[in-house]
Amino acid sequence: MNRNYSQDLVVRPRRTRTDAWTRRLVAENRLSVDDLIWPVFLQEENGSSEVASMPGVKRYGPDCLVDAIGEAIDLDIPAIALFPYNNPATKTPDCREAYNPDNLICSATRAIRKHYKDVALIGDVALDPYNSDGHDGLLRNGIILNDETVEILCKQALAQVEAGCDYVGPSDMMDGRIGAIRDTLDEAGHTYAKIMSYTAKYASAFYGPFRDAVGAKGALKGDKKTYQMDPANSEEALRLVELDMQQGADMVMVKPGLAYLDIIQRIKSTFGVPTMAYQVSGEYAMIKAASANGWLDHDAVMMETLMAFKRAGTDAVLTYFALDAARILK
Ligand SMILES: NCc1[nH]cc(CCC(=O)O)c1CC(=O)O
Repeated sequence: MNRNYSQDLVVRPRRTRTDAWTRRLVAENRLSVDDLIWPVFLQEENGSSEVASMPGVKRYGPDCLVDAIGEAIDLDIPAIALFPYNNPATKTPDCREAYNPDNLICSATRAIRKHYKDVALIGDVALDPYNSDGHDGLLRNGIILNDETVEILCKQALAQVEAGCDYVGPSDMMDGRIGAIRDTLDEAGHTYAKIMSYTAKYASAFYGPFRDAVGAKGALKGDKKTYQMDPANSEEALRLVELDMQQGADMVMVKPGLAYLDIIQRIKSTFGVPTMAYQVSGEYAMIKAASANGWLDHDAVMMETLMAFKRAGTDAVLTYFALDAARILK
């Protein structure tokens, strides 16, 4: 049969794109405020301070934290991840501030809990903001000590949960920490405290602005390649998901986000487990810088990237854009 396809098109894919209502009917993915986790930086001093490399992101002191959280709750954001900017004087090689029950995360958690019950609080579990050498684990003679670090992470996680965190988010990439933290929490009776594991966290150059935000940049000697993943690998990410799930992780995280959408998709299609993505500081900074120059449309690019996470199979996105996106979605 001879058909002239240009004049006799039966199937016209553009028919379902002709108008906004049809596009709405056939949209395969939807983004909602339920998909957003807002990362919040804490500081000891009252007031707030700007993070130069992350325009629009602030560190909040005790006197303005509760109001900032209130804003997120008014926008119906379901979860907040807490990260501390610690004064250099509190940083030591043994990282003892990490499990001080009055450290920034624990006191912020208690303060927020006094005012708000219905928002998930996620404590960040890793040693870098407390470590005088800026690493996520204890360092001895240039070596990161895995098992000794895990012992401290357990104490840190327990302190956060006892202060009122609903979730702990181990972002340190030590081996075996998920099982050890699960045991510690269970033994203390916190059977329902959840673990959002940073399972596939890559040794990425996209974290630069975050290290400014938590004041870890100056301190860090060397790189994190002996514990964070090699960007060349994806099979390894699947093995790590399997291990973390066996050890009791409730959800897994891929980090950074946009450059690792293939990892998200593989994890989701292989395991079907709750899969989170972290749109990290460098991803945020790139969009901010380009739109400040008038080179990109800020809101359009922001929403397009968030939709890309959904399309790849993400259940929720930890993003510095959470409030901006929630305002648009409302
Ligand atoms: N525990 C470290 C940690 N937790 C979150 C981020 C990065 C987040 C971001 O870039 O937004 C990092 C950076 C690092 O590994 O150095």
